[in-house]
Amino acid sequence: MLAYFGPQGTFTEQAARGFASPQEELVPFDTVPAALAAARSGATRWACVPLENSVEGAVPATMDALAEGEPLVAVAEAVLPVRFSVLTRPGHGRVRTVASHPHALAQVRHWLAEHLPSAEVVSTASTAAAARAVLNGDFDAAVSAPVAVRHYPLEVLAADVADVRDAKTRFLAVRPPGALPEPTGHDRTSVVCTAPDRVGVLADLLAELALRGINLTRIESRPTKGRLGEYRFYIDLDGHVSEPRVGDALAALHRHCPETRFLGSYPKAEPGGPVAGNEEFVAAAEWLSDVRRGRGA
Ligand SMILES: O=C(O)C(=O)C[C@]1(C(=O)O)C=C[C@@H](O)C=C1
Repeated sequence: MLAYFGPQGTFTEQAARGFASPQEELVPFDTVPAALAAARSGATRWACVPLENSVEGAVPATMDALAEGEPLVAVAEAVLPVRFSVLTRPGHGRVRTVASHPHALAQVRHWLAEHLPSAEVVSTASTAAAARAVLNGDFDAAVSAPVAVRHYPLEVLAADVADVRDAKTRFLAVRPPGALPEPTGHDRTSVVCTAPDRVGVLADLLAELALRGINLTRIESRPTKGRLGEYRFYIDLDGHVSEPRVGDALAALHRHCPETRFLGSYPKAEPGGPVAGNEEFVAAAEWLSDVRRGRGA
């Protein structure tokens, strides 16, 4: 069973279908923490959640829930193009209220200003929750994933709606720690480091990656919520933890930030970017091992 951020008809459900085998059951949860809790408790084998959008940035609920509680490790990622349908009840009158997930609303701000300028804009827990609420008569229109009309008998007022044409959202499939996915040569590794309050700690973390030739693909900070001024750094980098250079770098990050959590090494959904050669790191590790065993110099 695969838990996902639902209800039925979210973009996350689409991503989940890509992860699951055809016979696997998909189980919707109304919030990201609830979907992750199902995977943590073993109620489902894994969970699919949204992580970041190319227009609106990180999904804070996912970032916080991955950094706290029992550890979960990503085993796969998916990147989906994001364009919306605006859905209404058949035979609707004037659209006075329009609802959706805050990330979706942020991606159609200009469209709404142009086409529904007097409608009140309301946030809901997800794009599909908005569609469900429109069906129940709570709001007049929902900004939803195009697949939502398969689940809710609504009318498409406008299709292919997006202020930014090539917007994309990245999703993760996570499960409790276990055997890691095999390296593919096009992998990403994610960690979250809680930074101790000292001069230069962030520079130290970045230097550990740079001096090993590791490509940083994302860094974001979120407050720990414990104390004002205390942050976690979420770091995505190219490579797999089984590679000597990446393993070395993660150990170094852990030395700087003892509160470092491994969030997974998994194949990249869109391979690209510089490919690091590992040969010299493998050769150096073998040489060192020989020296230590008295078999080389
Ligand atoms: O509400 C949904 O349909 C989701 O899957 C969540 C989500 C998000 O959190 O960014 C996913 C993709 C879109 O960017 C809008 C909403």
